[in-house]
Amino acid sequence: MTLLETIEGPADIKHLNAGQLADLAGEIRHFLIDKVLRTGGHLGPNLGTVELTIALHRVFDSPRDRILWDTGHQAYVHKILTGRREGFDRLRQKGGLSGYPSRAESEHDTIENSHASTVLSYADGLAKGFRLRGETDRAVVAVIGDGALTGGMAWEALNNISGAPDRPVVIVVNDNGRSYAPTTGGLATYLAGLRTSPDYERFLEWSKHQLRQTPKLYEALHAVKAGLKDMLAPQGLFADLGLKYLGPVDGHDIAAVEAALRQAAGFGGPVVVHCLTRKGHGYRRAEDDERDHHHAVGVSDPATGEPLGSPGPSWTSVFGAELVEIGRECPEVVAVTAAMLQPTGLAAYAEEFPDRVFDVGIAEQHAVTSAAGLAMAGAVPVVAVYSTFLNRGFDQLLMDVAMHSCPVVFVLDRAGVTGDDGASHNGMWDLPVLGIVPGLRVAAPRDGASLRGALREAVAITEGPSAIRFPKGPVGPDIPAVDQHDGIDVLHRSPGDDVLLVSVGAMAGTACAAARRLTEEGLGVTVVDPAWIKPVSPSLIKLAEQYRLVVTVEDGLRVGGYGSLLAQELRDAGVPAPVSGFGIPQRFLDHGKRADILAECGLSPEDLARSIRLRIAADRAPGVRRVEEESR
Ligand SMILES: Cc1ncc(C[n+]2csc(CCOP(=O)(O)OP(=O)(O)O)c2C)c(N)n1
Ligand SMILES: CC(=O)[C@@H](O)[C@H](O)COP(=O)(O)O
Ligand SMILES: [Mg+2]
Repeated sequence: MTLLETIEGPADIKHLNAGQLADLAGEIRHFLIDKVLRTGGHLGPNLGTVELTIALHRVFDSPRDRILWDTGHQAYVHKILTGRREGFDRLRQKGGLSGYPSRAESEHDTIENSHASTVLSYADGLAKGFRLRGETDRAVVAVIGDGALTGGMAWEALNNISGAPDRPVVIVVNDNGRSYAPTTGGLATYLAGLRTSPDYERFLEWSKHQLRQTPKLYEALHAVKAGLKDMLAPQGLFADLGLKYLGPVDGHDIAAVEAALRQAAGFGGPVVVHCLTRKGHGYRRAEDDERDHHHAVGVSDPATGEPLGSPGPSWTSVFGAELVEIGRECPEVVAVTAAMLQPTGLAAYAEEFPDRVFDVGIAEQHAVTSAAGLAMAGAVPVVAVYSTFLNRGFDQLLMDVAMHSCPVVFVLDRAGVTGDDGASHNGMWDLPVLGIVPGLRVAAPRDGASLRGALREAVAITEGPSAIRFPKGPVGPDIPAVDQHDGIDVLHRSPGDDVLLVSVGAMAGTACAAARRLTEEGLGVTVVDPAWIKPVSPSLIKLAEQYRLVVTVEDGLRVGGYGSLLAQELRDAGVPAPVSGFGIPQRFLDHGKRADILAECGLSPEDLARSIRLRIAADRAPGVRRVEEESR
């Protein structure tokens, strides 16, 4: 039996000696590489938190003490040490272990939201709550990455935490110098300065080497070192805020991290423990991966680490390639990313136009409003962001971009169900959110060709903002129109006026498959793809007059989605046809594969056809009068 197999909870590691801890760290690292390569997941970030997490669970008493993880993608070791080792064979799979903390899984977990930069706010709130309950012996420990620390929320929280010098919060900065790519901005430079002060670095090495034999003395001098650091590597930023600063500490040295955490735990006020870690540490392929140190890997060969199966061009790659072509033709086009240059497809653009790409850090609010500023200066900004993360910049979209009619183009990748990363990563909120923004035009391309076309149209819009949304994964083959009706692509047509099926974006394949089923049953179905779904085209409204039932299908929230928008427009235009909207139900969706989740939401071709069939039958049943018919 391996040492790891004896660990069922944090209590099992508190008595281990230094040699056993080193063995345990090695076994965990081997376990992560083997398991995560098979399932896919955040291998690099978790290889970077092995020793840090062991130290955290030796110093603090979870779950009474709360250990909180920002974003949560780096909490696999936390899960392993809190009794969930067995679940890793089904990591991020339906019914299996979530890739993020999950309260349903464990009392040791708190934050399930995978949106970055929230942890310090949770910590501030928990510390206040424990204080109010008189539970001042409960530690609140927040682990935040250097990337997440570039998010505005983190500084809102730091302002509050530092405003209460007698309310303890242990802030562990997990500093590996990267988000996906190297962290950007002045803060990153500042942290790098703390990391790389040559005098301090030499002293750190000397003190660690000389004093390791006498840990007690090491711990004592560790405190002295903090003073020495002010001289050698002043870390005024945190200290000036009233935050005690401990570090930088080698985040892969369990004893060093423990010493710093114990000192922090006894401080009695807010304290920063600055840990230096390496993303991908201990796995050569990840260490050598300059792109993102295996931030997130797909299913790979555990023996070689090679990704298995390349599903062909992705929506992201089609966008990225077309933007480069546009950039060559239009020098005004610039791109903005919130620390996700590669994942949003902007790497090629940055390669060719380094001065026309801005990585603002994990700061979507700033990304949006700075894009408004760029537009006001005559640029054509393309803000590339995952759909779910645009939630962060809604007020900026509404008030800074749309209200000023700035021609900003929002390219929303991962729109609709994404699946693997759980409830907070699905891009299912954008259509209801975008639907209420005055003057914002929205496109939902059905394939690569229409994505390229929509992007070209969007960058040419001068009177206001636009958004283009598409899902995660392979783009698949183009879906040709079989006809055009007044500028609207017709994708399927069978004789009769039973159903006008309006397909949104990538649901075109599903809509056509459902239409073929219904046609075989003798129903007259026409499938159309409006491409630009907002504002609703007058041609579509006129076309709807010819049908008994209008159906919409979208990979987005049903409530407030495109179906609601079209129904409203048809009512306003006096079109009597009832509208049946099919989309994602209003609930937080558990993790799983995109196709499976869409099917669970009733959005498979079979289920869509069945639902439409039932609706038609209900409308035709004798004695069943539709409200709309009475009003005819
Ligand atoms: C609001 C928000 N924007 C973007 C992301 C995508 N994202 C996930 S992890 C990550 C990088 C996080 O960097 P850091 O906090 O340093 O953690 P590390 O991966 O280095 O451990 C990003 C940008 C996110 N989760 N939340
Ligand atoms: C936590 C994190 O990194 C997320 O942004 C997520 O992993 C993105 O995953 P995909 O890029 O595979 O959609
Ligand atoms: Mg980082």
